[in-house]
Amino acid sequence: MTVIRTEPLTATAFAPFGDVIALKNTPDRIINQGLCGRHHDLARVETDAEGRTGISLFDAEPRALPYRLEMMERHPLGSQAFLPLSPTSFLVIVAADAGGRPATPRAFLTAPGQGINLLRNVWHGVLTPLSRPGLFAVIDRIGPGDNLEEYWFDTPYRVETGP
Ligand SMILES: NC(=O)N[C@@H](O)C(=O)O
Ligand code: NI
Repeated sequence: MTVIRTEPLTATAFAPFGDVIALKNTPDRIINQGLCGRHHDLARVETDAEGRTGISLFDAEPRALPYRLEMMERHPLGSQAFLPLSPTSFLVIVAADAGGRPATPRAFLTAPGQGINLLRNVWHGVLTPLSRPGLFAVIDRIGPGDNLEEYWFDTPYRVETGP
C-alpha cells in the first residue's frame, strides 16, 4: 500500500486546489461601530448557471490516522467549502487530475479552526474529521444535474502522520 504523509495546511501549498479559510493577521475592515473585524472574501465560491450556492451542516463521524484512502471524488459543477464549528483539526486530501483520475494525492492537516474551500472539479477525499464533534458548515452548489464524480482506487493509499 502506498503511504501518503500529511503536511501542514498552508495557503500556498493548497492554492492549486482551493483556499484556506482563516483569520488574517489584520482584518480587512473594522465594522459595527468598531466592534467587529471583517476578514473579507476569503474563498473563491463557484457554481454553474443552473445552480445556486447553499449552506448545509455536516455531522460526520471522526476517523483516525493511519487512514485508508479508497476513494476520491470531485464536483464538476461547483466549489465546496468546509468550516469546522469547533476548534478541531481535520484531514484534507486532494489531488490534481491525471487524465480523468486523481494524480498522487496530497494530505493536509488543518490547524484547529482552519476551514477550506475546494475549487470546482478538484479531486478530494470526503470530509474527514479526526475528533468529535465532526460538525461543519458546508457551502456548496445546490441544483440540478449530477455534481458528484467518484474514483475508487484499485489499491488504497495509507495516509500517515507526516514527519
Ligand atoms: N457528498 C457530500 O455531500 N459530501 C462530499 O462531497 C464531501 O466532500 O464530503
Ligand atoms: Ni465533496
